[in-house]
Amino acid sequence: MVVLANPPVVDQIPLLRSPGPRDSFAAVPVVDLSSPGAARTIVDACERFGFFKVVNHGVAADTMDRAESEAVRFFAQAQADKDRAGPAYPFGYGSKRIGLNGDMGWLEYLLLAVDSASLSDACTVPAAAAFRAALNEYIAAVRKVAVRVLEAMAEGLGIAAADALSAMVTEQGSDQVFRVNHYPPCPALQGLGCSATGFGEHTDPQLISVLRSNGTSGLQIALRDGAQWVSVPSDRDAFFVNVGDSLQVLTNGRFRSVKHRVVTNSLKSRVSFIYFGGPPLAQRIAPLPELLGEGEESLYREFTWGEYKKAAYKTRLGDNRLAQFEKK
Ligand SMILES: C=C1C[C@]23C[C@@]1(O)CC[C@H]2[C@@]12CC[C@H](O)[C@@](C)(C(=O)O1)[C@H]2[C@@H]3C(=O)O
Ligand SMILES: O=C(O)CCC(=O)C(=O)O
Ligand SMILES: [Fe+2]
Repeated sequence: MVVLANPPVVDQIPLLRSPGPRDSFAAVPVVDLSSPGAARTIVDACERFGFFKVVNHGVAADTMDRAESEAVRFFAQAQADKDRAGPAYPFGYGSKRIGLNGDMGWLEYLLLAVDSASLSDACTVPAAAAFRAALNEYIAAVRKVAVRVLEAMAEGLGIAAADALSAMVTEQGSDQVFRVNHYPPCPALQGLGCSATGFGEHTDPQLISVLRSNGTSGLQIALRDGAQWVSVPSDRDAFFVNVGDSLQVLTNGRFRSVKHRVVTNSLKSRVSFIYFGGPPLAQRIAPLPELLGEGEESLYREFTWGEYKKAAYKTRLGDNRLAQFEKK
């Protein structure tokens, strides 16, 4: 058997089978956020897939376009200039290395801290005023979408307090992160039947993640049994919402955090923005009492978001981070 080595440009980056037309997830649940039925559709999608698409969200196309074009301008800079905005940890510019434990992907990114509804002042990257202003406008808007979605989840779950979930990401000290990912095209793999891994498979640790990308495809999700990967058709006018590990625990497993990954395109670059809604470090992450049936016990040992985050940063991207908190 002949084993082919990775082409040198993608050395160290895991390769994936290129998605074919049959892998497309045409049935992605679509939530019309302006419709009275949104809460029910969201709960159904979270139970079935931990993933859905949001339309009629009210965010102006201009807000998204401005942030996107500023991001494109940032990533078009010379490598030395971008490197000056690094390192990525705790916050800043990073390239190819994801996290601190050896994961690699065909991307570059900005990892940014959010305080209340805008970039944290302590996060001095990006420095350009126009980029910061565009990101702040976008972050304020996407955070409102996250809050509306979390309120709809509470309503759909029959929780009396409308803000039972949303307050966790809006209260003082909430741990919100914003990420701008840029996946350059990878022409070296064109026609080889494989693609470079842009962002390896993982679940997001927070409550929810709200994603928007330019029109380049690449996002894939694992269907509930984890056996099948499907490509999510891109839609630059919509947001895509992932259930995160913390929301899985808050609902005692009723909602499942969705495993997802990004596969690079051989010809087009992908730019994505992801808002990660996390609670304050001291927030206890345990099933909401109203969601526990009579005699039903939590499937998880108790922990705070701070404890979970600390443990998560010791794991590799593809690890099952919740496993160590499951009751045996
Ligand atoms: C390998 C890792 C990268 C990550 C921290 C971790 O150790 C495990 C979780 C990863 C993740 C996935 C969702 C978000 O992109 C992220 C910012 C997060 O909160 O958890 C990343 C972390 C990262 O890139 O630092
Ligand atoms: O860039 C994307 O489209 C998704 C990336 C992702 O899943 C993440 O940053 O956690
Ligand atoms: Fe993710």
